Amino acid sequence: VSNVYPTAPLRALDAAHHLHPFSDMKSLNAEGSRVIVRAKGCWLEDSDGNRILDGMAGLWCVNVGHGRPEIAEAVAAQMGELSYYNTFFKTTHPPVIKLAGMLADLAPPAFNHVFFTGSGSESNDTVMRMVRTYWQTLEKPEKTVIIARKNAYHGSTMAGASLGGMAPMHKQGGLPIPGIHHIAQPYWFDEGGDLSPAEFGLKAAQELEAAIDEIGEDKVAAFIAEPVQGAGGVIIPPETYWPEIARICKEREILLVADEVICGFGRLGKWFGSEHFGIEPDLMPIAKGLSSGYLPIGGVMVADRIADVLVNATGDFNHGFTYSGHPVACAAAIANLTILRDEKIVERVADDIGPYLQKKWAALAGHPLVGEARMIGLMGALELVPSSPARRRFAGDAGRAGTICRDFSFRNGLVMRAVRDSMIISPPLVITHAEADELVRLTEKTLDDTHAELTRQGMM
Ligand SMILES: Cc1ncc(COP(=O)(O)O)c(CNc2cccc(C(=O)O)c2)c1O
Repeated sequence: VSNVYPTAPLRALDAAHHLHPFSDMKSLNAEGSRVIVRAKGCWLEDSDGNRILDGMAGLWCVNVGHGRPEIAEAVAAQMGELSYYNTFFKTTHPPVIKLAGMLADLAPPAFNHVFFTGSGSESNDTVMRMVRTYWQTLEKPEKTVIIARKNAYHGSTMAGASLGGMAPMHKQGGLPIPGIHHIAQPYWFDEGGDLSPAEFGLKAAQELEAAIDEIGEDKVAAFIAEPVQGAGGVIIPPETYWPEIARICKEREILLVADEVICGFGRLGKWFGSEHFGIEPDLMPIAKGLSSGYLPIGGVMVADRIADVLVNATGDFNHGFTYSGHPVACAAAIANLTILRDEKIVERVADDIGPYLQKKWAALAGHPLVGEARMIGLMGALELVPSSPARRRFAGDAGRAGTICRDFSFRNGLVMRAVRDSMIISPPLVITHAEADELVRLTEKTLDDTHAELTRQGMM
């Protein structure tokens, strides 16, 4: 018999003692948090027994679906053999060695080394110190500036949040830290104006060239970007964007960092999102789908031309974490990657379930509330507008429609993420055709409920 979790007392204790991430605690405590008690495949169950379709795979991370026993068994076995030892001071252990080898096999040929961390934020902090150390080793210590994008998300540590381009985060804590410069994001729906997507893609990319010239190539260390911005709202760049970025990085002596924390491990139908766009990065921060969220683990994939310098010339790279390469987290990641590989889940996103859901998702553009429906691999967005198909936003505070829609979604038994007035999905990669149909049905119902409510409130 599974445990019984009484909602009210749990909510009260949560409100009394637990500070949640990215939350307005006063309003959360007034409303009461939703207690998720178990999950299997694509489905969550809360303490009231409601089954909820996890359209967000947790936080973009549960790629193999919830509750795979193979991962739990691998974790229990490792926990019983070596529950912790570190990889500092000339020690290592079998799980971290095996995982590093698996990642080298699965990554593009140029990537044969990985530095392990405990999260995506720590991976981007590592990236910042790695690229600066690389240039220092090459006697170019002036090359320290990192260029990133507005509305990007690279984590919540001082460096991660500073590399990210989210103003509400920068306002808290005096961010960004020095040495980071943000350029435009390739968000055609909001910022493309009268330009075609192709023209806008080039324009957004050429801001990188302008920034390098403004700062001085001898001061710029790297450019960091998500192949597709996730938390920023599934910003799928126009076709012309990445080839132009790649050209600029090749012509100018700066490193290219592709943040694969969301786009990696099958989210776009390839092992790494960079491969979908033909990008050849120098570094790839990873986390999330690496372990499908079963245990916290992240890392940085390092291309040979960087690794060669770090290994053979830098000497001590004075950086790392207690849990870098944690043996039990590595065991979870190994079991997770084995499932992804052996069940051909990545190929199925590219060839089967991705196209299947993309087609149904695109049809949602016919809804009066939807200004644009876009999806790549298994991450999609709907732009909510007052008069479809105009690219015009709701009057009043941005995000109100999105919040109303997100609440209806949960009430209808589907988790969608609201980013301002866009609705996001990023389901487990193992979602079946039937579950994809159900996801679309629940989305349509949610859009209808939202449309009725916004009309009632005079917002339509
Ligand atoms: C591209 C990218 N890079 C780095 C991070 C940071 O990873 P950690 O959280 O493990 O430190 C992320 C994380 N992305 C993330 C994390 C939490 C919430 C949401 C959301 O969309 O609500 C997105 C991310 O999406």
